[in-house]
Amino acid sequence: MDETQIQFKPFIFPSLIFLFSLWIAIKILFPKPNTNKNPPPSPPKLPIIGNLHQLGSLTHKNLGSLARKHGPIMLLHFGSTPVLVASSADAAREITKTHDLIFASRPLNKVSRKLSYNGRDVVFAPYGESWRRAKSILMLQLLSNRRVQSYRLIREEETALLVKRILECSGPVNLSKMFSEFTNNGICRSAFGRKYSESENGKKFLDLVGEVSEVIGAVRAGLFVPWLRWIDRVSGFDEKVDRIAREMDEFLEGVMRERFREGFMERKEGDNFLDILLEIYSDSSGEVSVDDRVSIKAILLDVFAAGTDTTSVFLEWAMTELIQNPTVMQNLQNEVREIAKDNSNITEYELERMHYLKAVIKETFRYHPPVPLLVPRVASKDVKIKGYDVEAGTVVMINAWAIGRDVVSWNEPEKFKPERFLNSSIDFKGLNFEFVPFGTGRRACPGAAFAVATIEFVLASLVQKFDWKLGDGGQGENLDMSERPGITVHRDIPLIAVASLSK
Ligand code: HEM
Repeated sequence: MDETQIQFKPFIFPSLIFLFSLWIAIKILFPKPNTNKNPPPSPPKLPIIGNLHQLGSLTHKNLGSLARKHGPIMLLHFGSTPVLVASSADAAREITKTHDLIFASRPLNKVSRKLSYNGRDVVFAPYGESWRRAKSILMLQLLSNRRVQSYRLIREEETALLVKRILECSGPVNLSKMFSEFTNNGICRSAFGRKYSESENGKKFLDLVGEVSEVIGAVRAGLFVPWLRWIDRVSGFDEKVDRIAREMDEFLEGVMRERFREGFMERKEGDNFLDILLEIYSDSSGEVSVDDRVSIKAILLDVFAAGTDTTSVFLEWAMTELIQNPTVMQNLQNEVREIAKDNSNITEYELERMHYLKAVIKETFRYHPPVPLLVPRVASKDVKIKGYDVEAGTVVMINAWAIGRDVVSWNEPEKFKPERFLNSSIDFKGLNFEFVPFGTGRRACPGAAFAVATIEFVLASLVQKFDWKLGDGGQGENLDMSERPGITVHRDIPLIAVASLSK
């Protein structure tokens, strides 16, 4: 997801001065009784904007620095919204295990509301019956282990196409761009049974998916300071969100109508998300009610918004680390080439035996969690966390990036060392709270197995077939490692590398 911006324009400052004076007057005239007996430690905040000025653009890093000063449980204020930030394995355990039910809902704002069909999806749905049904469809029907296996052909064909495109490049390869197209095409085929990237309409859809991520990730002053909401109207932001929601809906409706015309009941392919969903929601005559069509569209939108960027960001960082650490690359190539030889289609059985590959993947997830602050949750009632009082309505952020680099849990956390995961049972399945790239508890990611199956296959293929070096002839250790702000954290500049066929 792209730019995270707080859009302060010059003409806001007179209003801020007025609001500041008003705030002081209210504080003096109506002092609020301190009902919070033992609030978590808080960094000092400013009137009106609270701690917003301390977030910077790379929020996970700045929150990590604040946590080193104020502790693994901190209470911040984003404007008027209280936000609890958890930065240790212990704190994450208490929130997502001990009190999982209290933190089972997400905060909905006007953007997530519009782009989730008013919380009818899974990612933003409030905890309740509708979320439970949609999530169990995702877990049991669309993304179960059996289903993930059945998408193997798509993984193989799309990886073969990626390899072919790399072979066709005589010079440097823009891996960031290729990974983005690769994951979009893979998800498109799993979701709709076909690729839309070739048609005009399909290209527009892929742009829309990018725009969804961008507007959901945009941290704006109006999001947290109710008085500044007018900025979103004046700047055209609200209009942009309305357009994205409308165009996305038109595209998904169009795909569904196409499937009805083709007679989805008669088709026996049935292994794509849309056909499975139509089968679940249709009545005996093959009709799907307007209400159920909304549920289908909301789930499909989630799959694209949550599944594409996350996977391509991961691949970008994994290849970055491999190119930057030649010894790790060499170890991985030795393992893959020894097990798979020059077999052009690496088998599941071979992947199972590639322990160093699995360690490289885990280490990349620890070092570069694609969604460093997970997806926020909200406290549904007052609760004590590590002895501190947390009030109902407090938003909760779990800093997976800081947890993955916490010296309490990790030895030499600032080093990229896949070996730490060899002979270790630590996994990202939600039981090890020091390692939570997919979240934990009932709101954890249902797409982990789907994503990891793709990642293992494509990474193994890329290091089996090619030797890699930097595009500009530079050394790996000089590689620019800057991050681009957003809810998923990309490299700031694309990864450009040169591939040569392995001997
Ligand atoms: C490398 C790839 C991925 C990463 C790192 C990732 C990460 C995450 C994270 C951190 C969350 C929030 C968890 C929490 O709040 O505790 C999440 C939720 C979610 N993810 Fe993923 N994800 C990935 C791939 C996918 C894929 C491929 C899909 C679907 C095809 C998917 C669908 C979802 C959904 C639907 C949710 C919301 C779950 C809920 O709120 O109950 N994700 N993901």
